[in-house]
Amino acid sequence: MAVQTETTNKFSNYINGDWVVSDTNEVITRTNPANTEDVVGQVQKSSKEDLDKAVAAAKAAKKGWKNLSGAERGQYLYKAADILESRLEEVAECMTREMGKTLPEAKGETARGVAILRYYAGEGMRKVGDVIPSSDSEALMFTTRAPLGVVGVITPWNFPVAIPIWKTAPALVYGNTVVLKPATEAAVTCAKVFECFEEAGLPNGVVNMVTGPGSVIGQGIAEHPDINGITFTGSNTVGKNIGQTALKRGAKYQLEMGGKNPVIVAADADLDLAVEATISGGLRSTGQKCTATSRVIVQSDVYDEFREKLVAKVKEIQVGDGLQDGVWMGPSASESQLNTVLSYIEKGKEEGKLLVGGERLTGAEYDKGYFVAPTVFDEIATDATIAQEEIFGPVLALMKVDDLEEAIELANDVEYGLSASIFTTNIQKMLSFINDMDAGLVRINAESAGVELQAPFGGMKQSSSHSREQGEAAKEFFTSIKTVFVK
Ligand SMILES: NC(=O)C1=CN([C@@H]2O[C@H](COP(=O)(O)OP(=O)(O)OC[C@H]3O[C@@H](n4cnc5c(N)ncnc54)[C@H](O)[C@@H]3O)[C@@H](O)[C@H]2O)C=CC1
Ligand SMILES: O=C(O)CCC(=O)C(=O)O
Repeated sequence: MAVQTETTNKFSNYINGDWVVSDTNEVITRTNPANTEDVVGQVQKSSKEDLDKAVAAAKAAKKGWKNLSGAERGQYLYKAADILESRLEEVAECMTREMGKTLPEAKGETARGVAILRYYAGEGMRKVGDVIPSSDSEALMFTTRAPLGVVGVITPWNFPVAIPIWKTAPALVYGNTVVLKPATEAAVTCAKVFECFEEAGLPNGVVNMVTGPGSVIGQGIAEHPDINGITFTGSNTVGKNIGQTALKRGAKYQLEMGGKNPVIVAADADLDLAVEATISGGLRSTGQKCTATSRVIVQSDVYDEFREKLVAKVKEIQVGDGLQDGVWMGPSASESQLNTVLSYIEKGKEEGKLLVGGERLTGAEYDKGYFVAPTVFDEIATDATIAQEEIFGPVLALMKVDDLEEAIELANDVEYGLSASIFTTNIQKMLSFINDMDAGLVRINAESAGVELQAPFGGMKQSSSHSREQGEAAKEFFTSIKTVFVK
């Protein structure tokens, strides 16, 4: 295993089975968003030439990897899962230090990474096609699946282990080779995941990781003629640009982007449950999930009571360094993310009434980090900026409605359609919500976040490229169907 990480905390690119420094000889220093004096590590500030080497390695490894059986490919994923599991504490702690989510959340996410690896390892032994009756009685017709070839994976910083794995594991098990570019804000943690792939003994070139600026390495992946498919999670602006670039050169692409997810609280809801789920869905991970709740649409009959309960609970939230016991919410992941959140909070103060929070936290515990108070706004109209744009921070906007019809209308009144939840005990309301809500993930009496690895995940409207990832749905992106006719 690479000793580089333990001794120097300097992480190289992983190319063709080797840890190699960039031709640029430049590194990016990663610091802890809870305490910027804590250096987490350094990663390579790579160039297009580094990317070219990784793509060449992935291309050369393509044939040998594809020719293994699915079960053989799956064995490597089982090994990687066992190795990651044995390093769970260390990887989780690194994640907390690198992007701020609390240690229990980081451990949960790392365990989820292990489970995803095992799920896709098993996928290597499942069916890949169907027999379809031919109109010719002497012929056999069936479908099988072919890998795309080299897949470019571009990942964000909010799930540093789970997202790289939920894209890489299916890519590999269905026979593709991979070049991954992690978000710089999560690159040290991602390098540790790649150490697990290395130790699992994947053949050289099958998985590669190149760190560096999105405008160079990410854009380079989108443009590269030898990359056959691109899977991306991140912002809408970058995602759409990747989609257009890929389309121009005929590459397959898959984009998972923003959300502006509502929770509806009906008059008959269990209010304590709804409060708990609104807080968990909206504020865990400091609101930095594409599935985070950000609009809270409450029926007028229970509006005051719900608001009172919500504000009381939000005031109890303990914010701090996610490594410390008892801390429930960590910092924003980066200075730029903090500034974005603070600017939306200022906007919210113009657009509605601030109920709680609304500021950057200061004081000995907070001054070296990017801490913002969990924030709730009241009296927010549906056309307000903070009701329309993705904030990616711990900010909730309350909106009052008279009935369910109006609630669903408001819930749908955004350009996104990723996830949505409702709290109600009335079956008819549940069914209306399921039918009428334009979202890829609809959840009843459960928070808007929380994706299960074995189920399809993706959004409607502007939230995705209308594809789905995870579960069996991943097969649709990472393979092409081949129809075979034999006579
Ligand atoms: N859907 C989600 O889960 C995520 C949504 N976001 C949203 O995006 C906002 C900004 O966050 P960022 O980190 O700046 O997201 P981003 O979209 O810039 O970054 C996501 C990934 O794309 C890469 N990238 C950046 N520029 C690129 C380019 N020109 N070509 C190809 N790849 C490129 C980044 O290096 C990173 O690996 C957040 O405030 C949030 O609203 C961010 C991260 C995840
Ligand atoms: O809610 C989750 O567990 C997943 C969220 C997600 O995919 C994201 O924020 O990018």
